[in-house]
Amino acid sequence: MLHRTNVLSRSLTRSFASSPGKSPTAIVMMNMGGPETVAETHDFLKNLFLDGDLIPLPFQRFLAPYIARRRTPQIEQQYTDIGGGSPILRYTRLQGEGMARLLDELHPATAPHKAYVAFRYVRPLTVETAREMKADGVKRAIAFTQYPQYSCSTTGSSLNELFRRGKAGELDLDIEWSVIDRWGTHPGFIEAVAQNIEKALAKFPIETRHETVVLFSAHSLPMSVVNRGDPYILEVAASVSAVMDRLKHSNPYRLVWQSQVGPSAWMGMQTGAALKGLARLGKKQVVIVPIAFTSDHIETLYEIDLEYAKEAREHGIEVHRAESLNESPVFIRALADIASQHLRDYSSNKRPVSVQLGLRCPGCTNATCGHQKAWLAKGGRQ
Ligand SMILES: C=CC1=C(C)c2cc3[nH]c(cc4nc(cc5[nH]c(cc1n2)c(C)c5CCC(=O)O)C(CCC(=O)O)=C4C)c(C)c3C=C
Ligand SMILES: [Fe+2]
Ligand SMILES: [Fe+2]
Repeated sequence: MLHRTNVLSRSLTRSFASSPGKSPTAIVMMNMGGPETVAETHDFLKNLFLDGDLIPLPFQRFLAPYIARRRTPQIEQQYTDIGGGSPILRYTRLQGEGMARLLDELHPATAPHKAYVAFRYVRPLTVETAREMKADGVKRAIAFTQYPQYSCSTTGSSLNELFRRGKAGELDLDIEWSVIDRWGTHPGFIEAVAQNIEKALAKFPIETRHETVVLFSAHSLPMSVVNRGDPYILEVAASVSAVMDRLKHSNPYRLVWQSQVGPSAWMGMQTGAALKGLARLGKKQVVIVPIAFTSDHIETLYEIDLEYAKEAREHGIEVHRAESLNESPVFIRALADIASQHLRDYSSNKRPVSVQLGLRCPGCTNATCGHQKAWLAKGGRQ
């Protein structure tokens, strides 16, 4: 894997060097990030609980460090159990570099392209990425969310952070920004997920394969977020529907929700309870499919692989998980295709944001969301 990453990095450097003097078109891969090492878990959690766009807390500056400290040992143990940290930075770099290399071929007019990573809760943070872009002389940038489906608590939080950094004068004023804010039904993404499901289904005997339940599992949302009109639930359901169309509805399926945190009400049915329910109904074979995140993380490697799968086996169910997209070449090509389509559209209509991004959640009371949308609609200019 290291070898493949190096090959991609070398070819990226080559294409960058072959256009001396031309500043790169930046493709900024936005995501939450995760602790690369167990020791970074506390800082990750502290930044996460400090994010008022994700978890609005009373006295946030004081309460967030307290909650983070209390939660750290449990989450550290989970990162230890999955091999000592989150692989998200490694996969995001690999995906970004592969995407940029393909983009140079698909859209030569804006070459060279360079992928940057901007994480919300761990390094490289948005402000560090902005410095790197400045040093490279970037004049044109795409904020490319790596969450396929839009939620104000994920992509919205990353865009609010970009806006705050812009307003604080920490982004280069000369940069012309545009946004790819969601792509949960892009055919390349759907194809990549479908292929991984087919590989997991193939692990079951051919005679009973068609009885296997395909259980899509996505990170849940607090009902307070759902009820203010957040589009995530609908968009995840649209991804599931598109994947099942691509699979020609070969198997029965359900969409369920995982990783609730804290005592408030969250979107259900919960993945763990669904597996128990399927066992009760006499189901013997399940494929679990992570559908709302593009690389492995504690929810796949710990919650699904170590907790849910073990429990399901105890209930007499054989479970296989569809692989996360990680290094999938089909997925990397999809990222390049989404970005090149965006560049083509932008060169003809100069519209920096999608029509859908312009609409705030009907119940949104976070003023930053409104300012962010107005700022992005002007390409990140004053
Ligand atoms: C599309 C994915 C995600 C949505 C939507 C989402 C919403 C959301 N999350 C929290 C609270 C926490 N999430 C935590 C970890 C975490 N969240 C996601 C993805 C989504 N979150 C991932 C991939 C991860 C794990 C990162 C990794 O490296 O594995 C955590 C920290 C872990 C823990 O303490 O359990 C919290 C807390 C809220 C409140 C929320 C919606 C408002
Ligand atoms: Fe989360
Ligand atoms: Fe909002």
